[in-house]
Amino acid sequence: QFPRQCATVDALRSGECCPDLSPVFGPGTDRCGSSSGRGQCVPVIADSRPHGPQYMHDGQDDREQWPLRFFNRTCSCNSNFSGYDCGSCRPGWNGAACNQQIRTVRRNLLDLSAEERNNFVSVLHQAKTTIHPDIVIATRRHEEILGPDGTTPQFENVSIYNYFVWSHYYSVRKTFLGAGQQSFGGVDFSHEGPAFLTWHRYHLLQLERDMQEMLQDPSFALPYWNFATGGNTCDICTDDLMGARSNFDVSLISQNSIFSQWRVLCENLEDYDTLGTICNSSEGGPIRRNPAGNVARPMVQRLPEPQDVALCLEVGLFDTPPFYSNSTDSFRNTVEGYSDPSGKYDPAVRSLHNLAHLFLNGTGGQTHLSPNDPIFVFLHTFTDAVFDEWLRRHNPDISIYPLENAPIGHNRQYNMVPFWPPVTNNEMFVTAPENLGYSYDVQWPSRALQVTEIITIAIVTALILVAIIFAGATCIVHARKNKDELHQPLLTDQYERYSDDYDSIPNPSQSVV
Ligand SMILES: O=C(O)c1cc2cc(O)c(O)cc2[nH]1
Repeated sequence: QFPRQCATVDALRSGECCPDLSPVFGPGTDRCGSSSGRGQCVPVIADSRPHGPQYMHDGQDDREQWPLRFFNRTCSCNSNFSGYDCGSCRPGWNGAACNQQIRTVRRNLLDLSAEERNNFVSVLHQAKTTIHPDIVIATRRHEEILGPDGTTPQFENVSIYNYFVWSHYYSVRKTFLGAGQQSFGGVDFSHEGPAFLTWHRYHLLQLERDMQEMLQDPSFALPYWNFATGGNTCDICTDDLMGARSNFDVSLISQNSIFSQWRVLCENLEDYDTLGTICNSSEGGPIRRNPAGNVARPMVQRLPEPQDVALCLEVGLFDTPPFYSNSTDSFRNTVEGYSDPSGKYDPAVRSLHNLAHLFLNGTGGQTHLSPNDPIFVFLHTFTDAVFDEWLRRHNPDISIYPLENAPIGHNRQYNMVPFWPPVTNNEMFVTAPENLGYSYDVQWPSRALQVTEIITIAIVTALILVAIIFAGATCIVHARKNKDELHQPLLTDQYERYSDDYDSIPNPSQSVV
């Protein structure tokens, strides 16, 4: 959420978060790396266009007009420099001067070799256990952020992976309306609206970047899970990847997997909603996962079909009014999984991304907890791959993304909550290889024909065959007729010739004088 340097009474009171990149000449001398031309401290821009009608508690949530409740000045970085102090590079750029272009490749988890799988699992575990070097999380709402005495900022350290978990929780948490009042749950800054795809894209980029820095390896890339197998098993739930099922409890992970030791963040929903507190970095119970095991909902016992991906890629409009979870003919609502795969909204449907979450049936199926299960990362890289393929195929203009009246958090120019420095949805609505420095190594299924299309093709083929047969028959009749007509003059000629000849034969009955 915020850089450690800004979690101070002074920074919070001044509203300015512009850390020194290298304070060699004393504090405040190199804010945003200004001495080396990397950036400068500027006012935060938070778009104020109206959001949709789903949220009616304006003024009561710290996430409105993000991040103005906390800070109104931030670093703005020049050229390819980036980050909270302009000390890093924009995605896709590398090197001391951020002038070397790089392109990483996100691969199918199942294509990793045994050694790559092993490495990857240990790197994830390293992220789960390494304190984030730069970022701390708020554990109280802004109203209480300076603590009971007004001088104790309520922030905590968090591990790199747990920051990923916490950011998702913070974006979906209910709005606290006061002690004794029901918190408002009809708000979600990262789901059920156009920002679903842009928000989750940035969320993954940030984790990938944090892991690259942890490893000092700019080529590190997150793999993906192609969940559209149509099966009823989780093919990545093996001990060399995300962990097999425990033999002792169907909803736990096998002890042969390191993930059986992971503990979950943000479990105490009851406290957050009734006391108005915020999830902190304390961990609770183990990850629960029981793929295909939801006996009460047979619909979520199978994963999406490959055809579902092919179909959703054909939905032409990015999003449609009301830009919510009941939008129809919307690519976003289809890949998110509230519409059937061809785009038609149906309140009973759960498809694609939503279906993959619900199939996991446990920690990974609850929005406030889901990133605690590492499968979340790979489920979302695949969803992002579908988004990128859609952008490549349809090449949409940015004007297709709503500027206003989308649910709160989802307008095009809104800053995504709770990221810092501020980043808008707009900035993630671009093709990844050209603009963000990564691509996917993936084969897309081609679409099978639908019944109506098969019937149309059969009718057209039958008509063509009838036409060919008719034309053939007509030709034969004509040919016969022509043949007959050709024979006729020959006979006449001959007849005439013979008649001439006959005429020339002297008639014996005529007397020759
Ligand atoms: O019920 C759903 O459709 C559903 C559950 C769930 C969990 C999750 O973490 C998501 O990100 C989305 C989601 N949808």
